[in-house]
Amino acid sequence: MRIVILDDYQGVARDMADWRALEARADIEVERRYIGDRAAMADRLAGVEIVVAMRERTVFDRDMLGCLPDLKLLVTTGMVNASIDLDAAREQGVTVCGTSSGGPDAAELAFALMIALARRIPQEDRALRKNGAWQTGLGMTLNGKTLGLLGFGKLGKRMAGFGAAFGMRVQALSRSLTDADAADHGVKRAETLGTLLETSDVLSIHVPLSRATGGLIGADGLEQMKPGAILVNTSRGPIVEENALIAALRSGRIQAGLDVFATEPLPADHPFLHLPNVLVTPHIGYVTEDSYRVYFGGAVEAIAAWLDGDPVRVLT
Ligand SMILES: NC(=O)C1=CN([C@@H]2O[C@H](COP(=O)(O)OP(=O)(O)OC[C@H]3O[C@@H](n4cnc5c(N)ncnc54)[C@H](OP(=O)(O)O)[C@@H]3O)[C@@H](O)[C@H]2O)C=CC1
Ligand SMILES: O=C(O)C(=O)CO
Repeated sequence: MRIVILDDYQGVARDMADWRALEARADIEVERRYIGDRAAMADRLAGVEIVVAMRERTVFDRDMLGCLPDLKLLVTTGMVNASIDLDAAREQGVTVCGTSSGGPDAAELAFALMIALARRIPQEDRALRKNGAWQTGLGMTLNGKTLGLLGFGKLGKRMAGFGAAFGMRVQALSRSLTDADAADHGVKRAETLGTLLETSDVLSIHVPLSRATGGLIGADGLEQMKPGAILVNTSRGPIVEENALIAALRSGRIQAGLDVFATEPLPADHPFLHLPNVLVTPHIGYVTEDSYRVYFGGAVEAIAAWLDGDPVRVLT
């Protein structure tokens, strides 16, 4: 039996959980490289029975699954993975199961991106290191400013708490959010996306990518944002039209903190990497020691249970 753990870029999976019980029953291989090429991925997984896949990094669609006739168990971290064709897996007899979620870490990152841009931390750090420049611009005080949340689920609510602690006025837009729910959470319900964009000093995106949210913020929406406003996207790149965002950033009207992109990993020559008013992180919203312990601990438990014929948490 062969187990391959994909996407362990930091090489930490083996330290994060107790794999000893599985070592006696299977060869455990760790893949630290990002394998973007589908043919290379199919080659890498040829003859492998169990794969641990980190979130949505690798696309296991019908074609890819068809290239992996030996695959029996696919364990993904968390309980949602839009990159796996669950019907195709079921038809092929592949069990797809998940682990507990790592927690609301992505809200901490979103808030960090906001603070860093508001207080010009990356700009001042770069200028100081480059030529010793001492104070190159003016930051924005967050106390008293308006934080707009697009999406008010687990992460949106967590952000609302952080915003309130910083003395920000918080408003949110979510399809099922009522005025009463909003008031219960100490936030104001925004009536429309337009209002949210026009009246927020910081807009943080916390909706999932779906048919309804792909391209939800385009050139017109970006134009509606306040001059100097900060856009934070830790959700999914395609929710904001990338070309429109690049144009808005080039114009200098807004700033952006981005953890997610239309293409990941971000290509080396991408315009975001050359714009001074953009702070980028490599999709690290959930990349913490604490989350990884939950993920890899859960993966070991799932594999052991499956090998023993016990129930596993199947993705539906
Ligand atoms: N960067 C990273 O590493 C991570 C990123 N994420 C991203 O963050 C996203 C949010 O996570 P989380 O808060 O846990 O998700 P939740 O499912 O808890 O919340 C999503 C919210 O979005 C709202 N929503 C969905 N569709 C729309 C729409 N069309 N218009 C307005 N609101 C909408 C939902 O409410 P309603 O149905 O009422 O509209 C809900 O309030 C995830 O989908 C994922 O993309 C998550 C974890 C880590
Ligand atoms: O959990 C998520 O949705 C993530 O973005 C982590 O990949």
